[in-house]
Amino acid sequence: MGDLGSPGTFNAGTTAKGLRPGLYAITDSQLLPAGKLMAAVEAALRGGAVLVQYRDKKAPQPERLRQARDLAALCNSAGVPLIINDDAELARRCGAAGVHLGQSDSSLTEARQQLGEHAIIGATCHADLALASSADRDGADYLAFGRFFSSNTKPNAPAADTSVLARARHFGKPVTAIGGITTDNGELLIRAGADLLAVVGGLFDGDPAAIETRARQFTRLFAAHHPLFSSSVHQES
Ligand SMILES: Cc1ncc(COP(=O)(O)OP(=O)(O)O)c(N)n1
Ligand SMILES: Cc1nc(C(=O)O)sc1CCOP(=O)(O)O
Ligand SMILES: [Mg+2]
Repeated sequence: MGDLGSPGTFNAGTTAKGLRPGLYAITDSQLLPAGKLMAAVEAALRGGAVLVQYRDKKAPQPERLRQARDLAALCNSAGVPLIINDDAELARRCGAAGVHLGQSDSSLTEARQQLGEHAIIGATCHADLALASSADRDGADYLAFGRFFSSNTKPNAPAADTSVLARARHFGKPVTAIGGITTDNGELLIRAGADLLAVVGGLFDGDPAAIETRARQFTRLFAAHHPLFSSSVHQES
């Protein structure tokens, strides 16, 4: 593994805004219809997810608000930040910890004004360090790179090479990997420099009874391969 202690490493466990290395669980309304959402996220949290994103492009606004509020309460009681995809106003209204913004979403500076200095704002950077540099300057709290593998969730996301992860470390902000990540290929990304593995299908697709186990497997990958990982989650099972 590269020297993750060199410039740029965020001080995991004690870093500002509660960001820690580990599994970043992202919901999907196709895989997790309304009635299944809370139980699925509870299972991911039991398995050690350190960050949760509510991502729903389909539900009408009142339902999105209801679900986001429920998730905010759940994540709050678990001590895990909830991030809302795309929508800073929804993040504000539901009491989430922050928002994730892509290149076609509203600006980071606008979101910062809406949510305040304590909010966690994440930015999609694809495989482009110039985008990362600009997001860094605009105050992003973590930088997301991908897609690393083929993805059923977002098949047309631009492809990324793992080398971008090590190069992104000099920003000194949590480096997030996304796109087709599974318990089988996650180790490669952690070793390449990822602090967070953002996962939809590799966590929530398939048997709902296995979500906690899959989350725990991701958590174990961090315990084994990320130098700054620390966890209060029990590792048995
Ligand atoms: C952690 C994380 N990384 C990247 C994305 C993708 O954001 P975006 O490019 O805006 O695409 P959509 O998710 O909105 O389809 C993300 N959501 N989370
Ligand atoms: C939402 C998203 N953004 C991507 C990017 O590359 O920016 S890839 C992606 C899909 C992530 O879902 P899965 O884990 O099922 O592949
Ligand atoms: Mg978006």
